[in-house]
Amino acid sequence: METLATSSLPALPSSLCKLNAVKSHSLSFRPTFGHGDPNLRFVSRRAYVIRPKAIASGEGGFVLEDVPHLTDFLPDSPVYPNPLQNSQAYAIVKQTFVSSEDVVAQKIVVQKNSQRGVHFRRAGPREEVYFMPDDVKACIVTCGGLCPGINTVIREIVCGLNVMYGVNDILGIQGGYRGFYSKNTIPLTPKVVNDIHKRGGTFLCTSRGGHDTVKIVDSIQDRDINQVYIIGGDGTQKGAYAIYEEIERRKLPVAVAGIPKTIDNDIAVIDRSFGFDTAVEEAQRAINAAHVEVESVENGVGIVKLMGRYSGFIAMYATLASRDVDCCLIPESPFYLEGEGGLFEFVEQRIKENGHIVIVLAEGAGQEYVAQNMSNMDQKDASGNRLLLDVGLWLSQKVKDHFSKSQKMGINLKYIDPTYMIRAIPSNASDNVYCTLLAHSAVHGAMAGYTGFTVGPVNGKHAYIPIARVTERQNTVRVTDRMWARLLASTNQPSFLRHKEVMQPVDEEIREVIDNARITSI
Ligand SMILES: Nc1ncnc2c1ncn2[C@@H]1O[C@H](COP(=O)(O)OP(=O)(O)O)[C@@H](O)[C@H]1O
Ligand SMILES: O=P(O)(O)OC[C@H]1O[C@](O)(COP(=O)(O)O)[C@@H](O)[C@@H]1O
Ligand SMILES: [Mg+2]
Repeated sequence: METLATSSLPALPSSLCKLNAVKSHSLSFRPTFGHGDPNLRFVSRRAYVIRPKAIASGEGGFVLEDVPHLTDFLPDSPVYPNPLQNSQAYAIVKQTFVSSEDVVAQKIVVQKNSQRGVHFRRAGPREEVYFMPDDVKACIVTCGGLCPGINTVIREIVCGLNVMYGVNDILGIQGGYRGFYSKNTIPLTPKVVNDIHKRGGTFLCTSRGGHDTVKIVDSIQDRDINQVYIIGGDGTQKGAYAIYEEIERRKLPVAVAGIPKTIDNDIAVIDRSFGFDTAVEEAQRAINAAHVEVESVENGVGIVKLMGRYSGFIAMYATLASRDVDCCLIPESPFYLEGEGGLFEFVEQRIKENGHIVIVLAEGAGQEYVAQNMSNMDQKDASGNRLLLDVGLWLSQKVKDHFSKSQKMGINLKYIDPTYMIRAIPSNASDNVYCTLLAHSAVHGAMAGYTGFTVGPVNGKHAYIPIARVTERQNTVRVTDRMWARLLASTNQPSFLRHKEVMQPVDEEIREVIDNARITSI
């Protein structure tokens, strides 16, 4: 196969922005730090946890937050025509390849005079690739907690590489990051992975901790791996960035692609994480069970605990979907138990009105309260994540104690903890389709020579996002947004904002709202 002459690549339309091609592979927006087109201006972002990537701005406040490319540190990398142009499946597509000028806007609600704001490269197949299919040796690893759909992503990376690009050499790294240096690999073929999307969990197994950048990159180098697909949450993506940096330092022709995974939906920038839809659907079964139980007894109190370490998305969406929930408690919205406007008062009132109450609780809610009664607040898991105290058991006990002490009414309390059941199931149809798109986007990106990137939908369009952007903060429910207001309107629960006992909330913004609420109530 012949290499493409870079001069044959299309010119940048000046209408879009004034950034010119400055690299040998001619990607039109690609900037070089410190030199290049005088119209190029670099914007330094506020403190990243990890090194900031290329950011370039153009006309009308246009900002491109670009992802690294192999040619950034290997400028003479050979380039080849994309084999997809001969693919039967893609033959019918009007525009098989994504143009290097295609970008995805982060902000889509705009006003007439709005600045254009931040954009990311649109994901998808490129006209040129930086790997010959026969030369590709890919590997896949899964890290962190489980989530419905991991197996679908694994399957679709393998099938995408094989069917679309003719790649045959794909390895599965077993047991998370530590598997790079402590376990044997397993060869992955379309046949091996054919049925795995029907199973929950991860076919490759997973782990927390064990990220040793040097050992991992040594293993990548020793095995001649040149494409690394890393499926995992925020911790995993930080690890992926460290691997990319070490690879760049050693100047290895290796592309690193991150596929964001978390059941908590706490990954920033992307619309939602895969498996979340499935989790919300499965949570309905637990909520239904709680509702059936409490409806069938006198003064029934149902408490359902759902996952959500720092963000209450599963609890919020499961509550909104169900309509059987009377109260939803999440880490982002502080609550209190005793006194006027407190949870106990609300429980009593709902039981009097309806004969029962169902409370949905995210595992990270009210941790400060639980900590007052328990001593192991500072324990961490192998990845350094704080181990949570069981707020479900704590709340159940508190509610029981309150009603037995006050002797106002006898209650029948049922506590349901379906947390692991919800994340251990296979993904539903919509998540399966989503996982397929993520996997294919990752494959196209790596084949096109992009590296150190995460894939994901931004306003419905899949994009290549700098890893730093998805790890700089966690996505949390904004109690100042309309979605939380919709939930409050649906459950008619107290907002718990006007009380001196509310403990320090996680978010500064929420603190402000509470302070304002107190001032206006005085
Ligand atoms: N800051 C970090 N730098 C490098 N690796 C990390 C970092 N944080 C977590 N990891 C690694 O990423 C993997 C998964 O992290 P974890 O927090 O358990 O799950 P998740 O990726 O789902 O958030 C673990 O192997 C952990 O060692
Ligand atoms: O018991 P484990 O496997 O450590 O997982 C518990 C945690 O994993 C999660 O499901 C999500 O974790 P990650 O996204 O970090 O993988 C949390 O909701 C939960 O607190
Ligand atoms: Mg995490």
